[in-house]
Amino acid sequence: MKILERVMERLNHVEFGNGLQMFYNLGEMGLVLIQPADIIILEGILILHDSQVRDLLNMKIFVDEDSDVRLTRRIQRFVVESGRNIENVIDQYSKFVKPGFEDFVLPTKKYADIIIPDGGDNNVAIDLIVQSIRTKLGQHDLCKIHPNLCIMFSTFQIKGMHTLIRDVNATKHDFVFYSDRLNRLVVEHGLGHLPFTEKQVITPTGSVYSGVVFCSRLCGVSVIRSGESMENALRACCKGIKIGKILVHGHGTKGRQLIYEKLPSDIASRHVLLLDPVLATGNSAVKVISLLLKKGVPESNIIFLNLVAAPQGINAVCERFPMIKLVTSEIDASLNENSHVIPGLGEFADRYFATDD
Ligand SMILES: O=P(O)(O)OC[C@H]1O[C@H](OP(=O)(O)OP(=O)(O)O)[C@H](O)[C@@H]1O
Repeated sequence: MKILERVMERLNHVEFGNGLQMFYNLGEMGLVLIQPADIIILEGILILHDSQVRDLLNMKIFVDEDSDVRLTRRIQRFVVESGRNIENVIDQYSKFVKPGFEDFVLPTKKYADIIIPDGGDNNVAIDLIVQSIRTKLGQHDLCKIHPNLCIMFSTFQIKGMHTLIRDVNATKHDFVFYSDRLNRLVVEHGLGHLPFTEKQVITPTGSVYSGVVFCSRLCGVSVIRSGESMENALRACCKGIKIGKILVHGHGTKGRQLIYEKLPSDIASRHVLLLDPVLATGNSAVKVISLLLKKGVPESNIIFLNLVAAPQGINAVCERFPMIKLVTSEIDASLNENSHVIPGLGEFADRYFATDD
């Protein structure tokens, strides 16, 4: 199990695009070369036993099989194919294999995301798993490891708007206009992650329409200053929404410090749409989300809305807060030596509020 943990840890810290090759001494199997791969399948009867290994798995599957089938398979393997004595095989099964299964393997079933009855013959379950893996493979690399990260589907309109706001020669008017358009799309997308309840209404034709009702206990929180640029988009989508504000500031050894906060007094009972168009190192976001949690907001009630995110910030936020939802419009390549997003769009607030002259 220790070897497995070490393999998993190293695989988990592979830098994107670099891949990883390593040799491990796995007992009788000798040295095994593990090549970089999008999907790594770990298989074994005790694979879900250790919590540290479980935490590293993106999908946990328990393949269930009837106890009669398990016994029949042993008889087939050891008696029919290997010519061992049947009494001996049944004795070993009832004294060691069955109790071992019940004591150590069966209790790990509760950790599985998916339980497949009927083992390898269950084609419906296998198709669903294959479909889910195909979907993951089509996603951005970061989405494969952070289920709480959501990237807006890109269109040429969205790409065009990003091109305009990222252009150093964009006019102030264009920067504000296209940032507003993108903000509105991100807000609409983020609202789609809120819970809803079903509702039927009667249409003017006298027919029944089966629909949903929006979640109403909402509020926004903008991170001063850039986040304030997203407030209009939020107000345009959510009539009369309360919007709190948080200011964090500072760099260096002390990191980001909380300077100011004004939040709705009942924020703990609301879903929070956190507004900040730029996610760089993630230091500000971590500080702000920690404050919201301290105020009693459940992590799963926070949706972080963002225009441009660096992988470093995404990793910092998604790993620390696996229950929040991070919705972004584009993921950029990296950070430069000044911790600015690259290619990025410069100082967002200065460009949006025209304070960069
Ligand atoms: O992920 P981080 O490394 O913490 O950086 C991201 C923060 O930086 C930007 O704000 P900035 O501090 O420039 O303030 P401003 O909005 O007033 O310009 C941005 O709006 C985030 O709040």
